[in-house]
Amino acid sequence: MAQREPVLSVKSLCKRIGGREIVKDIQFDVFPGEIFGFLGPNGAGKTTTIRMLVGLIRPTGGTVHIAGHNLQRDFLKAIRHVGCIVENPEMYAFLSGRENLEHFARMAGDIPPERIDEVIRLVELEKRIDDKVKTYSLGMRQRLGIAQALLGRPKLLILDEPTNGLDPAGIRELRDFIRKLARGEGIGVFISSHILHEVQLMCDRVAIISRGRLLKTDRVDRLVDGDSLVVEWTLDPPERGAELLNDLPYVSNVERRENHISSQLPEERIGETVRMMVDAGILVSGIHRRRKTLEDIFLQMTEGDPIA
Ligand SMILES: Nc1ncnc2c1ncn2[C@@H]1O[C@H](COP(=O)(O)OP(=O)(O)OP(=O)(O)O)[C@@H](O)[C@H]1O
Repeated sequence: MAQREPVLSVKSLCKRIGGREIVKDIQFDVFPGEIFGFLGPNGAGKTTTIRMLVGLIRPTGGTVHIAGHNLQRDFLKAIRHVGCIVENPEMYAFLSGRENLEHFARMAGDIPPERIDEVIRLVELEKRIDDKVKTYSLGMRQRLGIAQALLGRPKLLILDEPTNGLDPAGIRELRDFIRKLARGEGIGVFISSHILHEVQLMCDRVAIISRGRLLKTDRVDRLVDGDSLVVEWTLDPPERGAELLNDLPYVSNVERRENHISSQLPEERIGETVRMMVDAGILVSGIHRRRKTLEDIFLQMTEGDPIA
């Protein structure tokens, strides 16, 4: 994937508003066919970044290239490759899905009629497309919004919090569908979200931002499949157990929770750690081990900043 030309390339992006740096030196690339998650706690600068990506506000520094075109210099050439849903898609509830798409195609100007049928197929709304939008579920409205965004054959799809308000079944449907869209059509998908579990399941790579700065960009599988596991201990006395864990150089993120102590350590060192506890007279009455989740990594990096 990395050899291909990025469909979105962001370099040293900055935004200063009223003397305050809201976005500081952010960079990342999104490649065709990949789903890229943009994660950050409340007020991290996600919306400001997205607004710059779609040309709604001007950066105070840095560049945005879309499909090779400089967004600031060649706005129209760049923006024609973007489909986006930045807020909830506005649809006419009293019209059918098809009538809505026909309306948006007319407004866009150069959309051939057969493209409307294509996007309906892509978002799998064939069966309901002639029903009025007011009878659609929220998930179907989202898909219709995406169909609209796809009318102009974008190379890049930008979705701001796409799972907002959807129920678990709707979220799963949207996830499967976005994956198909990226894989099948080779579209690069940029998704901002605060639902970490969703991002972990949906995205190939993520950028984590906090206070306007990029903390990390990496593949989701690489982030969550590191050597360490999260181990939750039930120990007696818990204070001494936590102290012992804190003293071990290979153990990190030791935290007292209500009735257990959470920590991260390499799988192969769990056995010797248990032995040390026992030797130190600490009763080990429970060990629960699990893989790290994106949420563990995110909270670690953003030091518990509130999630948006
Ligand atoms: N026009 C503006 N003038 C002053 N401050 C602004 C402006 N726009 C955004 N900010 C500030 O910049 C910071 C980042 O805002 P932004 O909306 O980009 O964050 P976010 O990551 O999208 O958060 P959320 O998920 O809560 O929307 C916030 O502290 C916000 O108050």
